[in-house]
Amino acid sequence: MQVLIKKNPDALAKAAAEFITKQIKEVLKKQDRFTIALSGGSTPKALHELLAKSPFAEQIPWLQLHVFWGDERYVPIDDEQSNAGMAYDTLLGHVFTPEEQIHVWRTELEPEAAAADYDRILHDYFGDTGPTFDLVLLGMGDDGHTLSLFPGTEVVHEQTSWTKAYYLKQQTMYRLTLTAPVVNRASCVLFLVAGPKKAAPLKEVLEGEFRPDTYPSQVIKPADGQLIWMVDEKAAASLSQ
Ligand SMILES: O=C(O)[C@H](O)[C@@H](O)[C@H](O)[C@H](O)COP(=O)(O)O
Repeated sequence: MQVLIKKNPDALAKAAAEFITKQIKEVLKKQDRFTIALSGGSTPKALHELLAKSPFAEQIPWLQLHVFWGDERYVPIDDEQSNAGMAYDTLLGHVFTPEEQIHVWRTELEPEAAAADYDRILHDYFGDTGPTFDLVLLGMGDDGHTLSLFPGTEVVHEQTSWTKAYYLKQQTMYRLTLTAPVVNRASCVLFLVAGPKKAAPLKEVLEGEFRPDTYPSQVIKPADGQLIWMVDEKAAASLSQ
């Protein structure tokens, strides 16, 4: 695992854009498609906006990208809380990735059916042995959640299903999510974490005891892939290194 500390959220977004661009180019030397899972939240917005413009936009072979989402809120895509909606507004609406290579969670279905639909999409795309994303982008909430794996929820421990839908009481909303075993098969997982509210949970996640019911982000540990935490100085403030 690597922890990379950047001065502020702008520097974090720039470093992430540089890393992702390089990773895409490297991987595409060996294969003809690059699979990425995006996240939601506020931190990736600045990253998306950078990727959509010069000097990054012209370096990325958008036609070879296959886009997925690690999790989704159960709202229509035009709702301001939609992770896919945010990604279209800030990135996908501005680049040339073909629509059929962009795999959104279908929130027009019932929650369970939307999770089953995404499971089918993953089986069709990756085959039955399981998804192997080239890159999974993740964020961490102030409460230590990642994906839609929230503290105290059973889905944190899910080992069998690739996708789950469940009602998250504290947000009075259904959430749709990939499970940890799927993400842990990725070649690279990049967490982007910024701001002072992340300092305490980040310390616990990275340096505390293993308590996934309290800090679900701890269950993300790629088996063979790279794990990188890119964090800004405010989020890193309590780390001991
Ligand atoms: O849909 C979501 O809520 C996310 O995918 C989630 O896991 C997010 O990454 C964190 O909540 C961090 O969000 P911020 O970047 O806004 O802190």
